[in-house]
Amino acid sequence: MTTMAQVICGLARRWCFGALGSPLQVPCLQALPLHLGRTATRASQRDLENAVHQVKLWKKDPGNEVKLKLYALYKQATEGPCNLPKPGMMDLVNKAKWDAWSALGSLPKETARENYVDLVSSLSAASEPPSPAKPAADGEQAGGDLVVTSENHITTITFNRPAKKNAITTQMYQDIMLALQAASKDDSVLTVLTGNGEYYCSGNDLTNFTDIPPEGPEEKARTNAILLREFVDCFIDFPKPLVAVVNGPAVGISVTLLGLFDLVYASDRATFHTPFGPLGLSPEGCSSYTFPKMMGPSKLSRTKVGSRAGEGGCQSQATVSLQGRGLGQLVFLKAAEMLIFGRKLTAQEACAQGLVTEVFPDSTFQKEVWTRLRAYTKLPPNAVRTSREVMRSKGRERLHAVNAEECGALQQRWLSEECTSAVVRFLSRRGKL
Ligand SMILES: CCCCCCCCCC/C=C/CC(=O)SCCNC(=O)CCNC(=O)[C@H](O)C(C)(C)COP(=O)(O)OP(=O)(O)OC[C@H]1O[C@@H](n2cnc3c(N)ncnc32)[C@H](O)[C@@H]1OP(=O)(O)O
Repeated sequence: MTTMAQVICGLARRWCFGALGSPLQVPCLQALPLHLGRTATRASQRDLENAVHQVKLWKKDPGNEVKLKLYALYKQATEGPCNLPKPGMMDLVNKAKWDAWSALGSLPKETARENYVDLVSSLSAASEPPSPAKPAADGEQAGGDLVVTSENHITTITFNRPAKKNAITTQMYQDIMLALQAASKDDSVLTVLTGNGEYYCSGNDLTNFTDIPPEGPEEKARTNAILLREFVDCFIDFPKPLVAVVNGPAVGISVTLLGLFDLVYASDRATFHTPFGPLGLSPEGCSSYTFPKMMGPSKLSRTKVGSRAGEGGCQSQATVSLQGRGLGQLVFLKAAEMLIFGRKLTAQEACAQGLVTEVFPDSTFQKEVWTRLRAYTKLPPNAVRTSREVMRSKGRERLHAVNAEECGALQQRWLSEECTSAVVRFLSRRGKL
């Protein structure tokens, strides 16, 4: 059993527990005190079935190590030693299962059955009795992971997974697209994206990468690239002003998309981080085009930022002239530092770089921003829409082309060892796996 296997099972936490006890379940690990040397004749097939049933009644997730162990013992008890071909390196979950089962070697079926029954029995004794009335404690908030409201001509889409720093699940991507579709047709003047809690959004939920379908990782990468392209297209084509109310730190795709927004108001607590390098990824959300465009080529200036959050603004001072670098092409140092090297910007820095419209002190952020937005909804809606359209229409085709190119590059990145290892690293932190 490898560390990788442990890690991977952790990635697939929910899936693992849901499948416990069945032949499709999650695998095993070594560290548990199993009686591998004992002659096993005492547990019958019926005992095994009872134990499987018992596992299904557990309310508390026993952890990946146990789940892996149970899976492997069950397979060994019912099918004997593993003789399936080893799954590919990218097929994270199935590889973990295979590793766990294979690790049992030629352990006799009867011994595996005995060990399974013993293990379930010892864990059941230690666990609480099942209580059907008890709600699942998974840290999710009431109201759904995405909350959409419409009031005073403002449609607000709120990331609502504060326990997970508002990371975006696959379902949330779909729901955001639906919400944008609805908002494009409702009577709202402005559409706002914001986050509930401490974070604006921590970007793509990294567990989105872990459930590999039977068709394999290539197929998953292909369909994800199509879906991501559609998702970003919804922002490119959205017909009304888009506003980001960035209440706290923003990461990944929640940052890159800002280049497609019309107003970005940030709390002075917000930060802007695109850790694509460390994650083995490349930019999305058209940021490879919008960021250099908004931050400008370095031969014009490099900026140093003063702090004026208290005055409700930001300033930029050109301090280092990079003219005369003689490189024969424009060099976008600021955008590169963010998108390639993953430099995190403060709200003030992001404002100086043109990514943020205005920074507000956190203490008055909500009040000031919503007052401002309500005032904007009083403007003649058709004029607002027309102005926006004439500003946007010229670049739209280009944005679609950029989006397609970025998704193509990402399709390859998702399959890379660099990306896989980075995701595994993240999900194995703090002994979670
Ligand atoms: C239409 C369908 C389309 C499908 C397309 C799918 C593919 C689309 C890909 C689009 C590409 C996007 C690129 C990106 O967004 S890259 C950025 C990805 N995000 C990150 O790398 C951030 C990861 N998180 C962190 O670094 C840290 O969690 C944090 C945000 C700095 C916060 O650190 P802190 O120490 O304060 O808090 P914790 O780490 O303890 O976090 C609390 C819990 O939240 C979980 N969490 C946080 N962020 C994520 C995340 N992005 N994905 C999954 N889970 C996340 C964290 O694990 C903790 O959970 P726990 O309480 O269960 O331990």
